[in-house]
Amino acid sequence: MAVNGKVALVTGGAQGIGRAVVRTLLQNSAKVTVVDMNKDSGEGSKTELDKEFGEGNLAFIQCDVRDGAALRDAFQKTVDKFGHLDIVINNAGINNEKNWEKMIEVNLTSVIKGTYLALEHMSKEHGKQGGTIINVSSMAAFLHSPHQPVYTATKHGVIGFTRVMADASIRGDYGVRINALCPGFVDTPLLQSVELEDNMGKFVKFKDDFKHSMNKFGVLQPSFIAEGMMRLVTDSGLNGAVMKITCSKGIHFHTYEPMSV
Ligand SMILES: NC(=O)C1=CN([C@@H]2O[C@H](COP(=O)(O)OP(=O)(O)OC[C@H]3O[C@@H](n4cnc5c(N)ncnc54)[C@H](O)[C@@H]3O)[C@@H](O)[C@H]2O)C=CC1
Ligand SMILES: CCCCCC(=O)/C=C/[C@H]1C=CC(=O)[C@@H]1CCCCCCC(=O)O
Repeated sequence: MAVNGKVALVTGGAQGIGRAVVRTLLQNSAKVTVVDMNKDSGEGSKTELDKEFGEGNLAFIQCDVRDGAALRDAFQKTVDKFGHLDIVINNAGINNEKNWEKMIEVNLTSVIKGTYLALEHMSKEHGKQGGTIINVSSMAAFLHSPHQPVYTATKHGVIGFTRVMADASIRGDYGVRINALCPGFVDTPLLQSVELEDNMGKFVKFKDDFKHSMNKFGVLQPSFIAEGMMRLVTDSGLNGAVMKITCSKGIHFHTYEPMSV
């Protein structure tokens, strides 16, 4: 898929990995809606990016992705403003082992909601033109740590859901490619949360283990993750792929044993 002229919606796009991929999409002449609960970051980011890429290419909609009606409205507003929808990146996520019910709602339930809303606006089963969806998981789904039980569960869930939906898209001829992206440690505010009791609860006592892992595995930059995202957007041969991005191996893919029939 060529990106120029396409319309993208990115959840959690006001900072961190999401902001990096929003910038890369704009660099490639896409129109973008940023859906984020943080009004200050979202408006600040829009001001900066409008200066760099011109007005009219970026919309910011303040929305908590856990609010299904508000998320549905954000999708509709995007189509109303830009005419159609081609790319959806379900990126919003948190690290909160203390309020783990909230974390499941953001990291998994909202990814499911965002995927289903994306299909409503892109799938040929709804008479639309097709498109691509990227759901953000994590290397925590492969190299888990004892301090993130529910974060790890949500990220495993994203992979499982994404791979099944990719198969459903083929069987149902949706015309939509659906892939998962699993970064290792990335230098964003979320990564700082591993040192906070408010986020880690009783697991905060293991925070030195995290620092050891970061030193051992390295910390990536959001711009490199955006590079991986763009490959998932543009490579029309990728559906049901699980992209992994690490310091040691760069951008690569997880391979699964073929299912025995
Ligand atoms: N930073 C890292 O080391 C890694 C991050 N990831 C994943 O990448 C994704 C992005 O994470 P980062 O950019 O690091 O985080 P971040 O904290 O820098 O940015 C997350 C963005 O999502 C927004 N957000 C959070 N909850 C929301 C909600 N309920 N509704 C709407 N917006 C919401 C925040 O306001 C923020 O702008 C997450 O899914 C995270 O789990 C995966 C692997 C590693
Ligand atoms: C929310 C705080 C952490 C979020 C970032 C994340 O998802 C981290 C995952 C790591 C947790 C424990 C780990 O060891 C996970 C993998 C870290 C990268 C693994 C790279 C392996 C390699 O380079 O081969």
